[in-house]
Amino acid sequence: MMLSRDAAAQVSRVLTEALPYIQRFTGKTIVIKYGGNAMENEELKNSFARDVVLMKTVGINPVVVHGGGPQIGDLLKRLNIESQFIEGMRVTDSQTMDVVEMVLGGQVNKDIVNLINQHGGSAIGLTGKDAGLIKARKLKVSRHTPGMDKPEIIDIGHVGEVASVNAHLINRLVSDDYIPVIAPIGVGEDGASYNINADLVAGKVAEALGAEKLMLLTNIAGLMDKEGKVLTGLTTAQVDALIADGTIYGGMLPKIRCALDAVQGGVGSAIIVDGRVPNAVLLELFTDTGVGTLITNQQKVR
Ligand SMILES: Nc1ncnc2c1ncn2[C@@H]1O[C@H](COP(=O)(O)OP(=O)(O)O)[C@@H](O)[C@H]1O
Ligand SMILES: CC(=O)N[C@@H](CCC(=O)OP(=O)(O)O)C(=O)O
Repeated sequence: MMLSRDAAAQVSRVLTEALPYIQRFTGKTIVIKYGGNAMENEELKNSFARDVVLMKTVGINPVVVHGGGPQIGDLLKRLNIESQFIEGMRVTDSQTMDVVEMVLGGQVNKDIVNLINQHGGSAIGLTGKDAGLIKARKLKVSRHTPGMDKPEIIDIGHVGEVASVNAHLINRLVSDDYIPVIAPIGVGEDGASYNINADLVAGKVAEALGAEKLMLLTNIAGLMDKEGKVLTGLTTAQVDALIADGTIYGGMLPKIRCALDAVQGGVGSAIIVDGRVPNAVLLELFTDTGVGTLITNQQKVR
């Protein structure tokens, strides 16, 4: 079926208006950390998938890294396995690791792949184990306890950090017009599985690809101060102060740290995006105001 004359004229008007913005990102890679509400609510899921497919169709290259903390939590609960977080990271024993791998690599990854493909894209799902995509090493977490002069090193089990990313594999898939969808599971030298915070994986993938943007979709308006005002254009020193005084805590810690690392590692900009807003990805790409907290190496304020 073809478009009506009116519809075609409307498409032409919109595309003409959008063209300079589209051209700004044509051929560029945008890494999107997909998680939170945008992954659970049907309307937001569909608007996310449409945005990603539209980006790819106009020549922008999305690479998706997904979370799935709540989905892991649900299954652990059904299995009566206790779960605890330290510094925003899930303490992961062997039993928990099995669940993490099943939920992220099986259920969540394939749901997203299917969602994008149902909207006309060609998504391909991978975990860090596929072709050694994400090599990992054990993460050492240090915690400052009041009254102790030295930070203590805490063992939180099979939790990893990214040692390397096989950018060649992702670039091959992207140039063949696939949309890579990556689950945040890493593989150690010895073949062991590691549970890695999805924000950290997204940051390292963005760095390895020299991405133009890193978008971290979440369930909150952005990075906020103690009064709930959304902050943007922060310097590294300001962020450090906000961590020290407890304004940034929990799940926001890995998010902010990886955003800072990414821009220092050459990514154009990192944005904490309000994933509760429909079409958040396109709004962030094509509007001046965006939908969250922008972090750049030049500390530009928008
Ligand atoms: N300064 C802050 N501004 C906004 N959110 C913060 C801040 N400090 C901590 N948080 C918490 O971090 C959460 C986001 O992290 P998380 O729940 O892990 O997100 P996601 O699941 O999207 O990765 C927010 O919902 C909020 O509870
Ligand atoms: C080590 C660690 O905490 N890993 C995370 C991996 C998933 C994730 O990061 O999901 P969200 O982005 O939805 O939080 C976890 O086990 O929950």
